[in-house]
Amino acid sequence: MDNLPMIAQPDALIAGSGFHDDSHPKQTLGSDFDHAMMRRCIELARRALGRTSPNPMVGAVIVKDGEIVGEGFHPRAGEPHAEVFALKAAGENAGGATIYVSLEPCNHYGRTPPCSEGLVAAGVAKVVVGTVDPNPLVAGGGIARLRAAGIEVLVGVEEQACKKLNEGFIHRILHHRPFGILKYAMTLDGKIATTTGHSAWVTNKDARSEVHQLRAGCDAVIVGGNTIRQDNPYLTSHREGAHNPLRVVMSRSLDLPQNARIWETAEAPTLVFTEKGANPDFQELLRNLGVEVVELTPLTPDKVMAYLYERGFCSVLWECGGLLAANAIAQGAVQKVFAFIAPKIVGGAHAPTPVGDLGLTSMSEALSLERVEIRVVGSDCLVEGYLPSHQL
Ligand SMILES: Nc1nc(O)c(N)c(N[C@@H]2O[C@H](COP(=O)(O)O)[C@@H](O)[C@H]2O)n1
Ligand SMILES: [Zn+2]
Repeated sequence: MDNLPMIAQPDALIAGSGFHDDSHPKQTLGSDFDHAMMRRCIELARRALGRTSPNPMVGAVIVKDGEIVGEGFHPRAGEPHAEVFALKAAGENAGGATIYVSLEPCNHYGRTPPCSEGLVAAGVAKVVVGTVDPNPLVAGGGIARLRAAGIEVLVGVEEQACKKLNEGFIHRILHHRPFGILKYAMTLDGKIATTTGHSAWVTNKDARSEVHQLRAGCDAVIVGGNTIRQDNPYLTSHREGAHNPLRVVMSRSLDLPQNARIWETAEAPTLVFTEKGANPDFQELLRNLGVEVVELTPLTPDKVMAYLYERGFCSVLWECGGLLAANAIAQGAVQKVFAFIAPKIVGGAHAPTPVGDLGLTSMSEALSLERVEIRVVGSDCLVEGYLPSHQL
């Protein structure tokens, strides 16, 4: 757990950083080469996908006379930052070079010393930054320190892509909760299962592979008891060498099958949230299997998100049924939606739908997703977008 003070808005500190500032059209910053190098930083950063929380994913590239002389990425919290690895790889070549880094260099002593000082000491001539670090311990201070040392600093190259890379980290810092993603797969007539609850499979294998990738990038995946009873899922990322999220089950009654796949914890850990005093025998059985059991009363999505924030989590994937999804949305625990739509029709007035009652009566109250992207995945369609209250 980290204890970070409330954030001051970085755009108030860094004029022209573009952070949360949509009031004027942004100019394209930097050359094509600068953009290519920043995209390389993002590629490097993603090598640590799912493994850096509570820290961000960061990549760095050092260029001298048009050639890459050093690269690095941040592997996990407690280990050196991306800039340190890149400086080490560049050695003497760092003097007079340009360093590209997807997040503003830090300027504080945390688990590691300030990268700003390391860059000054190495004698770099220019620093190209993807986006400002919203962490109040940094928040423009790294950039100011570099400029004060006479280093040229360019801020905002591939800014949107750099922010998207760390939308979990940014949300965590700004809102003191993990970033919530609701993922569901439904038929063309809006059902997530048949009337009997059968749901394997709504989508094609390409879409399922996309979900596995999504899990690999999240710190936790949350389901309710019904999903365990009906689908008996693994909830792993099913990829050799990839990160597996913590598998979280929310169950008030703890009326769950003893032989569910999720209690097998050799591949990935499992945490069950329940209410005080629920089914003590089953709690003991789970603990004996190596499953963590935590009592939270009343058991709500927000309490779970607050708990996971304290554990240092940046991003959480809701893969639950409609009732829990509606509660999570109502309590502000969802910022982004991944909806897979399969060209199938199952019918059934009582077949389950992805989101339960939100208490809306007029279409004008509908939650209209923003920054929507639509893709074809195999034979299915993926709609990705942000709930209206979310800003990047
Ligand atoms: N620019 C940059 N590069 C990295 O590789 C990073 N991990 C960060 N992280 C920032 O520093 C904070 C963590 O510091 P410690 O690892 O504890 O020393 C993190 O909250 C980010 O603000 N930045
Ligand atoms: Zn640093």
